[in-house]
Amino acid sequence: MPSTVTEMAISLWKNLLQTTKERLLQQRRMSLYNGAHGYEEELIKKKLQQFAGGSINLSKEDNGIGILTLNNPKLMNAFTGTMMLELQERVTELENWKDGKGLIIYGAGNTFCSGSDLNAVKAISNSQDGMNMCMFMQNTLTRLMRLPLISVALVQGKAVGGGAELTTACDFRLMTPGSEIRFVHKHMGLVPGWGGAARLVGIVGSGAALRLLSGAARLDPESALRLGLSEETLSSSDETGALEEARAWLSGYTEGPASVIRAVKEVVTAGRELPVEAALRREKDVFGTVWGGPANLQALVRRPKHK
Ligand SMILES: CCCC(=O)SCCNC(=O)CCNC(=O)[C@H](O)C(C)(C)COP(=O)(O)OP(=O)(O)OC[C@H]1O[C@@H](n2cnc3c(N)ncnc32)[C@H](O)[C@@H]1OP(=O)(O)O
Repeated sequence: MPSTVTEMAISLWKNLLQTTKERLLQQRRMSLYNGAHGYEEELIKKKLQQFAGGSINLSKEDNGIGILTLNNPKLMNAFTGTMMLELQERVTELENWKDGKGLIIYGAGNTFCSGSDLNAVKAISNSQDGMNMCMFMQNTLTRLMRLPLISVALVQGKAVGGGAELTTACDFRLMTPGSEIRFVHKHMGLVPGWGGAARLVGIVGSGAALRLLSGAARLDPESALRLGLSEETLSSSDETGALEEARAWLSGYTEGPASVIRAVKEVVTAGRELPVEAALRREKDVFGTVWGGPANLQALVRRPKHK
């Protein structure tokens, strides 16, 4: 029956096109910049491709927690060009992971991340490349922040420059003893460009953000805790122990059905990012996805008491 086979192939092809179109539309919606802002994505991707090294690895665990590893330990996990490209790919993968509930980001070799690879930075130190790299990273980190996953930056060793900025794209930060977060940009003649300043103000307030950026202050776990930048100081310093503690901490918030946990993150994102009326409308829409849903109906049958 060739015509049936042909029809099936056409229908599959149409579905694939539709899915790809929807995914691209979703990515555009979640991103900040496009061509209208002078952003030249293909150009910067070609440039970044030239600065290779390291990798960004993702493993998705059965408990709904993803583990994203920054892996370039010989440069203190500095972001090479290809790592920036891989980060974008991993974020796309996470956007498509419908069973996901949480995410832990950490660095290989007991240190978090030392920002941009300074070799790449030197080579793209002209204005056009700088602006495009800035918009590329802001797009990626904004999509990361908007994932319907509760995210944690597990800071071991040092989170410096762009590494410090990356921690602010997570919902929470956990620090290990002896670790530090430091916005060193001023000493590089820069300000944050990956969205770190705007997010830092949202986390610690404008006064503290101004002090941290203008003083390029070294934040140890105790100071970060006091400022509300870190949630908790873990007891382990080694990778395995710290990851285990971070998993346990996060699972306190990701316990339960994915549909509900993801909905929680979505209403909070709306509350943080949207004007109040738009946030309320978004909350209403998200509420509609859980009201009368399986978790809600099961709870009604169980009639739990919340004592
Ligand atoms: C919009 C975002 C822009 C930015 O990210 S601006 C900020 C860029 N980052 C930096 O300036 C950090 C520079 N690095 C440092 O200050 C120190 O290396 C750091 C991170 C405090 C670690 O210090 P230590 O623990 O003493 O380790 P170390 O200095 O011996 O480093 C080990 C090897 O890693 C290298 N490295 C560290 N950070 C790097 C980077 N960002 N780009 C390129 N290479 C980097 C470092 O040069 C050293 O290599 P080598 O052993 O000298 O060959």
